[in-house]
Amino acid sequence: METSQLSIPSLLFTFIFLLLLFKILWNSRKSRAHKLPPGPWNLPIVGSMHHLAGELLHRRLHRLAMTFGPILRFKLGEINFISITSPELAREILKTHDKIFACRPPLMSSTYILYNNSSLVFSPCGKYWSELRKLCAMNLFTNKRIKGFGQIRQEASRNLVERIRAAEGTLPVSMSELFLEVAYLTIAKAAFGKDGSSVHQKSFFTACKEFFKLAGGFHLQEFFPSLGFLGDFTGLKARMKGIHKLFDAIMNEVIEMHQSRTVNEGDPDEDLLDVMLRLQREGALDIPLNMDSIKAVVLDLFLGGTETTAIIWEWIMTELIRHPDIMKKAQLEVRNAVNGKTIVEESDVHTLPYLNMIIKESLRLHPPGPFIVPRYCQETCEVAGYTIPVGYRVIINAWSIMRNPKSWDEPESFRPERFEGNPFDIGVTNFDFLPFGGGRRICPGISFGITSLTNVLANILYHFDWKLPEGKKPEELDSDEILGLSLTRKNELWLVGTPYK
Ligand code: HEM
Repeated sequence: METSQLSIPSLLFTFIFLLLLFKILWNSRKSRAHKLPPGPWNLPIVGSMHHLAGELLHRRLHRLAMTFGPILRFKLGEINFISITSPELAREILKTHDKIFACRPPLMSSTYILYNNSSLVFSPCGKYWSELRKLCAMNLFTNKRIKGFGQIRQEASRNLVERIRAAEGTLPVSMSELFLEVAYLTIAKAAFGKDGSSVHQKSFFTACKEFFKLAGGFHLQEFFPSLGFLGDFTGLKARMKGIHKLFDAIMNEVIEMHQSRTVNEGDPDEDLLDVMLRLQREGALDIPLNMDSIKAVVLDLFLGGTETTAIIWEWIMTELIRHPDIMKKAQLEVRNAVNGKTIVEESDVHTLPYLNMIIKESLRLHPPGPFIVPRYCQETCEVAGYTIPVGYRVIINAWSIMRNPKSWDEPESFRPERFEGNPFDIGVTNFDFLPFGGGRRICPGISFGITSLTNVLANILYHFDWKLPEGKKPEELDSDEILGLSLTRKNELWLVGTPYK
């Protein structure tokens, strides 16, 4: 009778518990030797999880910083984290010690979906990563190429305008859904070309959405890497491998299509996949660019450029609805620039300073990546008089930094005019304004993203007057957030667009 009470699962549980307890005691013995940053107290096994529950992580860490200061330490399961919430310390991490903190921590999604950490976003820094950065800077995101994608942006905007027009100025449309589709199609056409982007378009788009969900979700197994079997038990690993398989099969088809046609360097229909396949043939990089690397970089484009852009459009429209005077001013600027034409051309939207300020202010208040992308400490080092041991993950809370009252007047207000005179230039490393991160891992897609953002916004502001669905007042529009891979609106944004003129 007694032996039946000690079942195999309870023995296994006791064994795991003791194993983790031993590891915790061992690690805490070691950590006493360093002056570690302050932080909330930890429970065995779960670490600081109880301090972080009940509020979105960027907000909770922002508040904890008021107690512990701008550098604080916390623990989730087996993983140690450092949170940074001041521009001065962001400079230390992203500039002074840039090399030490330029690595990304290994994540399950990156291992199982992104070709065993072969993507640019998640590859550890080193020769492989720096060659991929070169590939971006010199081949994929040159000014000439981004300008060359003007046709794709125009088509995407035109399509969007038609979809909104179809609602005849009366029916509400889900801007959240439309924006995600536009962002996806822009990347798909730039990456795969017109024909390639239509191969299994729906499945690829669905897989991307599933990927955003999986990569951004809070998965307990990520915090207990020594218990790798958890991923098998919960089915998470299988889901990730399933998406990888789907992506891989579709990309194989698209690659085959590309290999069976001849496109020369500089041809107007040369897409980003063509460029990479050409560089592979020419052996132009200092690393062998194998097919897995190419596919992983293609996924980088979707991962880095789809959800981020769509979210910012959503937040911009949210803020403009809540601030009708700012909306009017932006529409006046666009309508003057377009000057009665039936379509908005890229050349019309180059100089829209007020719209540019609106984009910056929205990126400040609603950065799609509130923590930029986590970094990994490669070598024990000193920051602000504290030791950051090797292996700690560093998250820079850009959301909190861009609300720092020392840098920003009335930080919670939406005031595009604060950017008048351009004191915070996008892309220039400025540690008060970090929507695109900083240092050597700063976002390589800034120009691509900003040109898409501007084109679509100019079009929808030009062609429509905007309001909330019947009976809802601007001040009733919520700004509730949800934190996944990016910081999105919790509720879909439904708007009514009445055609202008
Ligand atoms: C509004 C749009 C965008 C925002 C707010 C944004 C933001 C960011 C941030 C915060 C990072 C992390 C930087 C760091 O660790 O310091 C990043 C990295 C990256 N972004 Fe973007 N991004 C945007 C658009 C794009 C686009 C359009 C692409 C490509 C088509 C792209 C591709 C990437 C890639 C490949 C990385 C990884 C760079 C590396 O690890 O070396 N992003 N982005």
